[in-house]
Amino acid sequence: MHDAEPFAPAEYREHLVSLARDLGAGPRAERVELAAAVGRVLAEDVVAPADSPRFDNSQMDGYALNADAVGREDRFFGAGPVVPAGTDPAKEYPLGLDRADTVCPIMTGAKLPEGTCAVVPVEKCDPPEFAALGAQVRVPRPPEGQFVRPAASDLRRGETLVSEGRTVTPQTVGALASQNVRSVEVWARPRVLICTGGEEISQSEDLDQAQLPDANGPMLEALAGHHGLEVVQRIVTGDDPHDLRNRLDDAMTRRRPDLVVTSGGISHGAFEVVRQVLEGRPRAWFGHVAQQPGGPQGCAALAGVPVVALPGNPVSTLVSFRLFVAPLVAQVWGAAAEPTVLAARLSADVEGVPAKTQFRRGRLALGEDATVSVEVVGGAGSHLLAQSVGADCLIEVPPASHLSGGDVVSVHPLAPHPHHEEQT
Ligand SMILES: Nc1nc2c(c(=O)[nH]1)N[C@H]1C(S)=C(S)[C@@H](COP(=O)(O)OP(=O)(O)OC[C@H]3O[C@@H](n4cnc5c(N)ncnc54)[C@H](O)[C@@H]3O)O[C@H]1N2
Ligand code: MOO
Repeated sequence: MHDAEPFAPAEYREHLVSLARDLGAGPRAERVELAAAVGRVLAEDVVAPADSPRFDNSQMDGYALNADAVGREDRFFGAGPVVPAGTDPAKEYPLGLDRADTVCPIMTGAKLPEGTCAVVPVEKCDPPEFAALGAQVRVPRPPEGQFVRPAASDLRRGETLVSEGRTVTPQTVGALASQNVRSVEVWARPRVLICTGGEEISQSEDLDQAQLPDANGPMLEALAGHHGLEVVQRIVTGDDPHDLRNRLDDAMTRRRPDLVVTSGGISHGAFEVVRQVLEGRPRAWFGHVAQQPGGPQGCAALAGVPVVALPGNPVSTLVSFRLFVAPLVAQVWGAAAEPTVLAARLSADVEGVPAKTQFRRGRLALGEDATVSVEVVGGAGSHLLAQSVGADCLIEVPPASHLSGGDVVSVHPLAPHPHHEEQT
């Protein structure tokens, strides 16, 4: 197909998902050590093998009392043997707390003796530090259950600790480690081959007059890492289709990628190397998506693997990776969370363009009234990559719209975990 009716952005997203699925692409689980699991998406529900906490324990350094001691009028007690954290209280208290006139000095986190009804912090007692074995101590009356952390009050054995599809966060790692879980099944990262270039792109530090360094290759590698892909190789091509064809065929055989992402060489120039190599391949499509930037797009199958051919202007590459490749990775391979779309209020007026959805670079802020606002960052042009550096989202501006400050727009956060640095 050649320059057919343009796709709407959402339609093209679906088209790429269908292409990949038709070619047999899909999720694959792999087991990784817990330390390597952060940021990965779980391929299994992890069920708690034990109660959390594993046993009733003390929330304070203090004295444990049984129910009779809690209710007793006389608030003077003898101090029993100490229970440090990590020791079994049954050693010193084989019958549990069986006396109304004795309290058990216990440390934070220590397993409580059987029969504990409450804990009183040591500094509330007299003397306000731990008394020696057998010494007298005055312990005020606590409410029942005070400072007792019951077994399973966080999570019960057999309950789901974390579900398939959730991204492993640092606190997930901590919770899994606390359950002695050492490894987890996650969705494998699809292996991606990245191809950028054009004759004007040089890898040399010494550039000729009309040459440029490769911005898109390193940027795509960074985007890939951010959105759940594993980069297996990068190719920087010139304008010779024969050479690119050979290099792609070689990389497909040797590196066996699950996905190919290219940038540049797809529009109407005389040297559209990517388009020349891919046109005529199965499922090849080159045309337009009704958006700016990122209008020209292409896709195809190469050695049974989906190829997403992004436009070469650097901001077009950035925008189309975020809008098309990131959701593809999430939906087809499950290897990253589906990128979110948020609603935010524009901080100033924005004009759209006719017949195309425009994606402006933007920056989110949380106002004092708790509304999320977004301001446009940099110009609209697709070569303005340096002006995009301060952006953390894309602002969706509908075709032919005249938006005013305060209007609600859809925004597409750029990073999966947006962070907001202090503005200088
Ligand atoms: N006659 C037409 N010309 C163009 C059209 C059109 O519809 N008709 N569309 C324009 C739009 S919009 C875009 S976007 C680009 C897409 O073209 P390509 O994908 O073929 O990209 P290139 O021509 O290869 O490069 C475009 C631009 O980006 C620079 N570039 C490319 N690769 C890199 C890289 N790795 N690092 C840094 N910069 C890169 C390149 O030098 C060009 O300036 O087509 C328009 N033209
Ligand atoms: O679509 Mo192009 O990406 O406007 O520059």
